[in-house]
Amino acid sequence: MSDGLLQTTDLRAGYGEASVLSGISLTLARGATLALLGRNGAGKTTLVDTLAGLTTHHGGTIVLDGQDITRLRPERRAAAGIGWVPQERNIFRSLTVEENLTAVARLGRWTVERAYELFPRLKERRGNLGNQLSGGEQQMLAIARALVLNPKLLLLDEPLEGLAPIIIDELLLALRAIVEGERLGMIIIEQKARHILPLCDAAIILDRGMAVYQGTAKGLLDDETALSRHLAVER
Ligand SMILES: Nc1ncnc2c1ncn2[C@@H]1O[C@H](COP(=O)(O)OP(=O)(O)OP(=O)(O)O)[C@@H](O)[C@H]1O
Repeated sequence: MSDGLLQTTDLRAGYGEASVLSGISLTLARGATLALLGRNGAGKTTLVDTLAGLTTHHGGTIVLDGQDITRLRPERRAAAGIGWVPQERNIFRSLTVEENLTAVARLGRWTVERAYELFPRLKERRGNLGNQLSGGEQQMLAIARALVLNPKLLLLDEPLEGLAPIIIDELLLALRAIVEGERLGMIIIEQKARHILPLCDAAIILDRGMAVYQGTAKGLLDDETALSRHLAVER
């Protein structure tokens, strides 16, 4: 087996009969991070949700770590190693931080203690309920929950959205630590390309459900033309 962690081939998907993704082929190496970029409505969330098994499959394949997961239901994909942090941060608001983590933790490298090392704020708030946390803390908890499930591939849908700049810096540092320390794969949806590209190895830009740019993150960061042609004002 090569070092490939994720491979999609001509992946087509949508909602019922409505087609959104029209043929996405991408490869993500083990330990690599992919920035998933594109304007509003380009299909970014649909792609990540399709990897998590939440859309209607229209064609093509998804292979994770050598296993064809195309036809698996979402819970089976989670068991196969897909970790998913949706935009709405799915934490249990009526449970404490600690309960949120222990309720889902699975044996592996990422323990609750290790998640606390990554996010010391969560340790300080371990007895607080989910609904008593700030937006940034909720995002940290959502990421920590996904990590203690010990996924092979972590999918993050706009993790920085709506957060104060100081929290964004804290989260970016934590994400960088995950990327550098683990052989985990990560796909991060982000509107602000310049925030996320320095963290990433590869980048893909979607437009109307198609990949209009695929290459290295560094290459895109240096490519003013591609950035301004395909992405919205804030970069
Ligand atoms: N539940 C749904 N049912 C039908 N169509 C949907 C649904 N969710 C999204 N779409 C459509 O799919 C297309 C892609 O949307 P998607 O949310 O994937 O884009 P996006 O790139 O994530 O945008 P944003 O940055 O605004 O979140 C849009 O045309 C959208 O209207």
